[in-house]
Amino acid sequence: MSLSLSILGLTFFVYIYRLYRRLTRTPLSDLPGPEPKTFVAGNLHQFLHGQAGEIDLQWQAEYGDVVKFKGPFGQDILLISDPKAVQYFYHTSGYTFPKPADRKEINRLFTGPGILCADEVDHLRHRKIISPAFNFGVIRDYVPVFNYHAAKLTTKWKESIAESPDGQSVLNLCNWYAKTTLDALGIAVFDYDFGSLDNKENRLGKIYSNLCIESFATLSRREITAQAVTSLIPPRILVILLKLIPNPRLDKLHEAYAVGYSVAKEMLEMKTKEFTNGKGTHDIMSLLIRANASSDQASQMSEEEMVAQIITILLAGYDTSGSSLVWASLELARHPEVQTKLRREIRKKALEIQKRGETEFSAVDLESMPYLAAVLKESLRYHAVSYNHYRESAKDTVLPLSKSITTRSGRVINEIVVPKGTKMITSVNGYHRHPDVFGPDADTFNPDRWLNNTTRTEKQVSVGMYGGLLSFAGGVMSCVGWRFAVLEMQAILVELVNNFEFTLTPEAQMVRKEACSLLMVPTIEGHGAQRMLPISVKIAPQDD
Ligand code: HEM
Repeated sequence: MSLSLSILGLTFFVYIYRLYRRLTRTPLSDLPGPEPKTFVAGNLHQFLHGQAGEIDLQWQAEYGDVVKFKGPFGQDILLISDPKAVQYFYHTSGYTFPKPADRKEINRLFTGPGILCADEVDHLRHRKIISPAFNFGVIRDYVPVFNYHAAKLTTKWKESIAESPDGQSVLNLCNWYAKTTLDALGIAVFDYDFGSLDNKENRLGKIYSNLCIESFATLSRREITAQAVTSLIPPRILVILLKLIPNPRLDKLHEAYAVGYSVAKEMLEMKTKEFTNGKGTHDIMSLLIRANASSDQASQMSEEEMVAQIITILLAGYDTSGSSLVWASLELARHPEVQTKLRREIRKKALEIQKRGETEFSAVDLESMPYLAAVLKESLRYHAVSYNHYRESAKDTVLPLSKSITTRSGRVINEIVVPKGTKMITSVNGYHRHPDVFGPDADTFNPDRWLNNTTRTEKQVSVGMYGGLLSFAGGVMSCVGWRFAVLEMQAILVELVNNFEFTLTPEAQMVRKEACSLLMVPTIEGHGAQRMLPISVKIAPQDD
């Protein structure tokens, strides 16, 4: 009896399994990739656990440059690092690959109806008004603002070093850079002093400082499964549920939105009043208000959209630059010879500036320093803080490939037919560490690759705006503020490397690349979910 029951049970199990395989078969089923771990969450536990971009490289080595893995309930997801596919994805395709609806709803939760959750028509309208305010011609005038805040940071660090008995200070760079980039953004974009370097009580800085860790980092298995289940819910219902479900991570997002909203509304009212009184100042927000007022009525952004853009710029514009500077400083501490070479270039340029009777680096000076550009590009390549970009195909399309793929059934293919609605993720790490693009040493930090170009092969394709990198994404939804970020990071690096020497601390050797959904932030092994990178800082030698 028990034997026949076991056989019956086994037959039933095999039948259900076969049915599941048949039901979940799609045109993409033949592509190489890992076997799903569970039906509900597919491979999501593997994909979302671990450090940012870690699994990408593992799967890339095992399955190739296009990996098919399973999302919730048998859904196919493509993880892409093939150079030609990546180029098609961002550039040739225009709006063929918009952001998935569920991600837009999450974005809407903490920005409101801004550019990060706009559909094609609205997105075009938003960009038309926002983009001109971020042109190089506009941004270069903000270099004095970046210089000013970098110098203020220098003063703070010198005070801290002066107080220490051994002439060096261990500083958590995450806090310092976040304060500096928030203050610089406040002045350049809104003519508003957050005063965080002066430790002014600052609601926004306080709530945003650990937001991505508290809302998105170290997801438990249960949370990942819950995320998989919610992906079945239609976005319109999801947005209501996300507001109602009691959950500490969501509560944090709602709280951040409430604070961001009140700060942004206050700023918009202040700036609009200045504009209507004919007192518009020379900040990016004033340019935006002017551009909005002078565009035809149908293309104008509503007040709610303007508030949402302010929140977006606040969120997208300081933490990204601050975190990128943290990773760049870590590499400088790991490579003293790079620091010395960079310091020499900075001091040579400073002498040139002095000879022409000036004291400050201008945008042209910053842009004419090849080693500075090389260090920054290499750091953005090696540590892309925005490590995965989520998209979905809006129609059936064909993805071209640089290298052919052998499918599970042994077919050799040079392109992939992608059905409408397929979820796709670009692996920024997979692309940035690709030997066909960056040479056989793509896995090492080597700024010199940008100077001599010898390590890059002829197969290299350019995708992003800065160094062909994906750090700022590419195409129609690329980063609006990339020039702002590049000039700001250059100005801060010049000031700091000229004045200070960075060295590793024992904790910095235990750094983790914490995956926080939108952003990769440093934490230290064994110190919990705290954003930190302690680096030892002392006055730089004068004779370098
Ligand atoms: C190192 C610093 C920065 C990095 C790495 C970065 C990266 C990115 C990336 C990857 C995207 C596209 C996200 C996606 O498609 O899913 C993006 C979008 C955006 N970024 Fe940045 N960003 C940085 C700095 C800035 C700054 C300084 C600003 C403004 C002051 C800014 C404003 C924006 C805006 C408004 C968007 C939305 C663009 C759109 O949807 O059309 N970013 N950024």
